Amino acid sequence: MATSASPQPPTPERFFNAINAYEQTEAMKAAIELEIFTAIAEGNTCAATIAKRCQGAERGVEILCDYLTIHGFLTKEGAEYGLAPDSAFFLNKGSRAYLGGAIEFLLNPRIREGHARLTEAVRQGGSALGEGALEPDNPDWVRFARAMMPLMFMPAQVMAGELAKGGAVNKVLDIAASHGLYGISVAKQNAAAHIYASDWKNVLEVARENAQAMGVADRYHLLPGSAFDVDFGGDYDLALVTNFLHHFDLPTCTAFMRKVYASLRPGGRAAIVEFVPNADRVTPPTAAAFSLVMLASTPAGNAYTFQEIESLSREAGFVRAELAPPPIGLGRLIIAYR
Ligand SMILES: Nc1ncnc2c1ncn2[C@@H]1O[C@H](CSCC[C@H]([NH3+])C(=O)O)[C@@H](O)[C@H]1O
Repeated sequence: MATSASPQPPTPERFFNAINAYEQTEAMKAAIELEIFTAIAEGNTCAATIAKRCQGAERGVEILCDYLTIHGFLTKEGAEYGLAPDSAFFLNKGSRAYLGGAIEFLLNPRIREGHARLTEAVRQGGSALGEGALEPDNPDWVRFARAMMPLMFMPAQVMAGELAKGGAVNKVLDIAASHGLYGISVAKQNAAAHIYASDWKNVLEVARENAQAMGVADRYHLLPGSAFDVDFGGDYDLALVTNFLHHFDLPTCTAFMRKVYASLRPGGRAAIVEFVPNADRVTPPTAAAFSLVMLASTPAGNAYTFQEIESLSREAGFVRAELAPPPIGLGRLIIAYR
């Protein structure tokens, strides 16, 4: 039987929602800064008690909490607010998975400026900020390393678990190590493994602190400077290339993966973690929409499909590449074999 969806009358609602989307940004930022979610987790459930705990005005807190309820972050029964499950897990400061600090990176002025100048970026096909995120020793990456770290614990562990299925590793290169968690998770899985971390010098300070705090400092080595220029050395069993390739165009990624290939021992593996859209480039939404972030903040970066990553890996010399089944946070793991 033919099914024809009854035509919906045109509505300006989607347009208004898009134009006003910054209101959600600001409401979330305010709620995190005021610790609204934490206050509710602690048992303050009506506007008056939340306001007292958060040092806000009752009127302001009530309007903000209603708005957060409209958008699914809170629940409301009568005058009592509660936390939606995601909010309880990620937005309560008392939770081990607290992510609120990520706004220090995600909403930093430079990133916002890149998006505020999107019309220019679209006209010229790259960030209106010139080199943008790719400026050497860019302090925003230190902010990323500190602010985004809580978001990376789980994905790093899932990745390390998946890679462990391919056997033990002794010498590991962690490219764009940042907070260091990906390499450190592999070090935790492999008691003999030495990790060589590449990133800008200022950023590696954060990785070094974390390696120390997590008990692997004696097996942790730093390779400061641009990953394109620095001598990685060789004979690695495993190279981690996590959330790095999307900053560059495909020819640059291919040339870079040639360098990674050369650093591996025969039989070694490269573990590429990326936002991976489907071939249609519009699904799944979060991975596919990441392309816009790269348009706003880099000269030529993009989110690459599995086919693109597989093909550039082969061009770089790898014999094959496979997409590992489990999601790695919001991204995917592609293992390329030398
Ligand atoms: N040319 C470069 N050489 C080395 N590191 C770089 C370069 N350009 C950007 N980066 C680093 O690349 C990282 C991108 S963010 C990804 C960090 C981490 N691998 C993760 O998945 O969470 C930042 O730490 C930047 O400092």
